[in-house]
Amino acid sequence: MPSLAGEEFFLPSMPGKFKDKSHTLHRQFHRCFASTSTMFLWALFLVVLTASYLSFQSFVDSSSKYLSSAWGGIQWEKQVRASAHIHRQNGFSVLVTGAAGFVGAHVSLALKKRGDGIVGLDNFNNYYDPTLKKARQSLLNSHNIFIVEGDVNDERMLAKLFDIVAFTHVMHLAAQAGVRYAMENPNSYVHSNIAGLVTLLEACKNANPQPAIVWASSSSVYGLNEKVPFSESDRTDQPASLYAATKKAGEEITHTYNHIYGLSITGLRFFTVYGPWGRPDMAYFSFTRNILQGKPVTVYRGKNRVNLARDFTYIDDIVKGCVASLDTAKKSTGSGGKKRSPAQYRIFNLGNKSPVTVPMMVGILEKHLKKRAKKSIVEMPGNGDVPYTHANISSAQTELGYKPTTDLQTGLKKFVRWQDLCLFSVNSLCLGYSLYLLSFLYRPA
Ligand SMILES: O=C(O)[C@H]1O[C@H](OP(=O)(O)OP(=O)(O)OC[C@H]2O[C@@H](n3ccc(=O)[nH]c3=O)[C@H](O)[C@@H]2O)[C@H](O)[C@@H](O)[C@H]1O
Repeated sequence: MPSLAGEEFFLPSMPGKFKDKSHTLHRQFHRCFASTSTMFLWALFLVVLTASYLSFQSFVDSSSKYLSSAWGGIQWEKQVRASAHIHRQNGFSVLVTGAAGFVGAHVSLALKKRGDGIVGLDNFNNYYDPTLKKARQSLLNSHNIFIVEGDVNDERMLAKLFDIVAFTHVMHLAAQAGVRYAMENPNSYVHSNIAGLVTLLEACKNANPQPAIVWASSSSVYGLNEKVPFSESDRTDQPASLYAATKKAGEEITHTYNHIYGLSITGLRFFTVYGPWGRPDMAYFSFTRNILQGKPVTVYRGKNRVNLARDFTYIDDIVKGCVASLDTAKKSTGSGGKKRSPAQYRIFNLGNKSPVTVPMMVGILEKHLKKRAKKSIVEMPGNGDVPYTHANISSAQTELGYKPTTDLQTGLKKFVRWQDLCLFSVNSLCLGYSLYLLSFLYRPA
């Protein structure tokens, strides 16, 4: 029996056919190195081998750097293209900035569902817990929407995106939100709402074709106005917060780009938008959390003990207004940095036409949560708040067919139901995983 390890195992069964070449090879090797010219050839071969190895290494290094950056690379471009793919006749390809944000996520889904191509953009900053933004991202991913991780101030990245996709529209929702936080971090408002806006407009102006732009302004531009309801033609020159001032500046800046470069612009003044997947920094959201945890809620009150009021607007109504704005937006008229003819410039209030006081909002939450709130009523601090907001929406009604249908009772009920699902999964699982799970369980209609 031949041993497996033994040399004989490898010998052919028919002697004579197999020639043991080891001696011959040995001889050839010696003969080869014995000649100087072949030695020179071997040396040359080794030098070439080493050089190719080194250049291959540097290629691998540089391409892995390229691939591991937040944007760029073949795979990234593929994802962008696939996400921008249009699935309906005469559909749009829309760049949605702030796509992992509250309004951005909802608008992206609505557009994708009807067959438009969407590319999201978000910097996932930590103004509030980015876990919620990541959960919204999972929700969008499950609908084949890719969110580019990047900042609107990154002009190279924006140029690259416009290079890859001929966007027909830009839905610009990325912003530093929050009225009171502006006193803590004023520069973040300048960074996102002014510098970021200009960088984005530059990219849109340079793009060929130029996209039509719809962007989020704010009800806060009405500032300390006393005339109600607020109409688009009312004065907007007395902002009460830096947030409001940067949104007002945005309206002036977009007007300039419309005037000089022919960009088609629609600015939407949102009125205190709320609903499922909302922003945890907003009062209705933080009050819900506090009521459930038995903690007090601080209710601000205006001068002469007057209750503050807001024209709370439900997210689904806002989404309809955004989509209608895209649908009615005319094309930009510029190219190569020059305007060919005047372009469309519009501003609309997107509100609910029916302000509700903050104590009434707390009352509705108490009813839906089946729990009393511990209210601490304090004078409104001078931190940028305005006493009330109330939208005149006749322009949006006429030109966009905008018609809000959800009152605060109904809207907060839907929010509380979503919050219940959140809490249920958070209590049973870890926060990140449960929000991720929630993105599959709770999908907006
Ligand atoms: O329409 C907008 O343009 C803005 O809407 C939203 O701002 P606001 O209307 O101020 O919403 P929000 O903070 O929920 O306070 C609601 C009410 O609760 C009162 N409020 C607030 C906090 C608190 O602790 N106590 C309190 O009484 C408070 O005084 C107010 O009366 C967006 O956040 C903002 O990004 C912007 O989009």
